[in-house]
Amino acid sequence: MNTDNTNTSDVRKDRIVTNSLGNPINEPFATQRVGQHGPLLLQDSNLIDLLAHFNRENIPQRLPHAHGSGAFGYFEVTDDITDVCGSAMFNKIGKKTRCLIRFSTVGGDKGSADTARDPRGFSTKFYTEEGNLDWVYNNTPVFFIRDPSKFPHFIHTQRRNPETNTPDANMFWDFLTTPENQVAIHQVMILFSDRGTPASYRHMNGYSGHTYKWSNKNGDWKYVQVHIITDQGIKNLTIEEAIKKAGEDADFCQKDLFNSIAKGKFPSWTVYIQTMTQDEAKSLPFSVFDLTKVWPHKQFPLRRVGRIVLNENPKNYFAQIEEAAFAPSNTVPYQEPSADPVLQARLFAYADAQRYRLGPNYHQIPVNCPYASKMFNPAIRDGPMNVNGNFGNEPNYLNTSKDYSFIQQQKPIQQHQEVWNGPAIPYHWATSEGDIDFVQARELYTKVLSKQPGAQERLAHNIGIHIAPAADTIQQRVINMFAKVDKNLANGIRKECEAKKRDSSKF
Ligand code: HEM
Repeated sequence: MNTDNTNTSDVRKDRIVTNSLGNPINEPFATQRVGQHGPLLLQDSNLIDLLAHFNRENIPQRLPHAHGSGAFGYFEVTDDITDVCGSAMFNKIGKKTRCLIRFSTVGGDKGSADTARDPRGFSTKFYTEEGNLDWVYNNTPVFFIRDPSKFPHFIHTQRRNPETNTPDANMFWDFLTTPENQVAIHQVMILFSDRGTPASYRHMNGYSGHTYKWSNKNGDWKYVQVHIITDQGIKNLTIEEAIKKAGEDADFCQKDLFNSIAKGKFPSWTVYIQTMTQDEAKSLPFSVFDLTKVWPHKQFPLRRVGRIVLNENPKNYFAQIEEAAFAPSNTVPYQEPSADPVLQARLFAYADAQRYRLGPNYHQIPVNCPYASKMFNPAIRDGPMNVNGNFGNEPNYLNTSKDYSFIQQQKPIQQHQEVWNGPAIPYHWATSEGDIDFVQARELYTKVLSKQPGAQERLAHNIGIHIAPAADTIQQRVINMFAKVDKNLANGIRKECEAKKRDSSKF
């Protein structure tokens, strides 16, 4: 396995052009025919090779997060956190681990515009000596849902209307304003603020959003959230700038990332963690597993861990970015998922999507290979596109007579776990008692956006424009929902919506 994640083992160095089986082609632009102008011959296998492969160039796009860009780099430890996490990647200050980051938008198709209003995906694959670790994060610290059963429904509301085949403001806002879906309010506020249209991938942060469980080598564990803060500073576009860029230069962020790395202007991020004990979690006003909430920084301060630098562009987008497979289930010793139900569902969803999108041996695609750790499990074998030698003549089952090692049996991890009990019931985690789901959204409006000149007005403007094409009844539901955050915001949205409708009626 090459450490640059490209497989060039079967590529000729003499540049003699061949068909896909290595037979030289002397006349690539000639076809075999009867006479000069007669019909083609089926025996022209080079032509068939070319046309047939062309028909199979497309693979299923990711659903969601189809559109994205990526680059390679490294993670470097700057601070000792071995009291929190025993993973080998953190075991020495100055230690570097090679990584790959893919940034993405969520709702759009593969060719859609980089500057669309959307959360941005922020996925990092670390090639560690303990195996590949993926942090599959977004650029927002919270999410729209906290029950995974809502996910496909919510994503569908941003795709095309089945009848009109166009995006539909009614679908989007109908879902979000349904009382039990208003847990999304905090994320919706962020999405429609300036942060919904980042100026580039370099100028935004990444957040785990979810609570994870990290443990040290003594087996003591803490709840952890990860923050990846841009060293370039946050920079966003206004709605007008984002729309203009989408029309003029739809791949603006792809170019920005590629060109800045090509010029040696390597973007970097500082990695921090927040930690929380089980006892502290019990006294929170919300569940530690609620993905719609942030942990207050005063109570849970950021602690620096290291930095990520992106210093290498992919040489081949398809092989290294499109075929990359990130999954929250790809983890290493001492970093565990928590019981957050959205995270638990994600542990299933990604590898399942990749078995469909790339095939069951997707882990053999060079960019996904755990080259820093290597794989050994001869029971995971065969299957379509098995290309790594399939463990040769190793028995196809594990048995006690063979000399295998099981590291985690020698060093058990996390002895003192949470204890769960209760009946197995369908639990409907839709609404909370009282106002708790609106508290952080209100604080964002009154304490954070109020300090950024014009930010409150732009929030109302962005929402007002977005709801203008929706039905009057849906617009009213949106205004009523935002009135629960702040009355001024609701009034601002109403005015902006009316202005947009007056404007649109001129066409
Ligand atoms: C139940 C909830 C969710 C489900 C079922 C889900 C499912 C998926 C699936 C199937 C993909 C495509 C994977 C592929 O084809 O390789 C994907 C991509 C992605 N998801 Fe989620 N997702 C959920 C929630 C989230 C959340 C909460 C976050 C962030 C905190 C997130 C971040 C991402 C990112 C960044 C990608 C793109 C990965 C890449 O760059 O290849 N997702 N999701």
